[in-house]
Amino acid sequence: MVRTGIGYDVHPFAEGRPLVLGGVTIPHTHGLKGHSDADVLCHAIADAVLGALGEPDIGHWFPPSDPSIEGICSLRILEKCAQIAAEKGMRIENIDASLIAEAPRVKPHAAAMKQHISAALGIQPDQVGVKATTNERLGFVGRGEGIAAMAVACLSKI
Ligand SMILES: Nc1ccn([C@@H]2O[C@H](COP(=O)(O)O)[C@@H](O)[C@H]2O)c(=O)n1
Ligand SMILES: C[C@@]1(CO)OP(=O)(O)OP(=O)(O)OC[C@H]1O
Repeated sequence: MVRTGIGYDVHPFAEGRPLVLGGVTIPHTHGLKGHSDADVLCHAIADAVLGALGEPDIGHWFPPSDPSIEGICSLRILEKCAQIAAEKGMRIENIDASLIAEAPRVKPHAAAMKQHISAALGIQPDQVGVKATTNERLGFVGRGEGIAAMAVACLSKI
């Protein structure tokens, strides 16, 4: 049995925050705003995995109202998703994800992101796709107001 899931997330830029994408801290003028580390890429991947499992979304497992997870590293969220998958007898076959951002350039950091994401999910780096595109200066992403991410996950029965 093979199951697929889809995830999407957006976070606005904010001053004075580190920019964390796929578990990698990237030098940039702004970071992303959030109750967690605001790692928009990990959040989209988490929802894709949870969706494939038929589980409630990230906010169910990590409520924005929970003060104990303020600033949580989103790689820990991916670890939890992998744990839920294993408990349900499901194996993560592959993840594919895209970041939509005018800046910064993602490509130089994609390999490191794949390393961090795959380690958190308990899979190999070549089972994770991390891609990026600009929004051709259109809309909120195009105006540099934030970053969006989308992801799909494919899981199979062990
Ligand atoms: N934040 C980004 C956006 C894009 N890239 C890389 O540039 C290529 C071209 O992007 P277009 O939006 O002009 O199609 C894209 O394929 C990525 O390799 C990037 O690294 N970071
Ligand atoms: C993990 C959480 C926890 O507050 O992170 P946030 O930084 O609030 O990010 P968002 O993608 O808006 O929602 C997911 C939340 O559950």
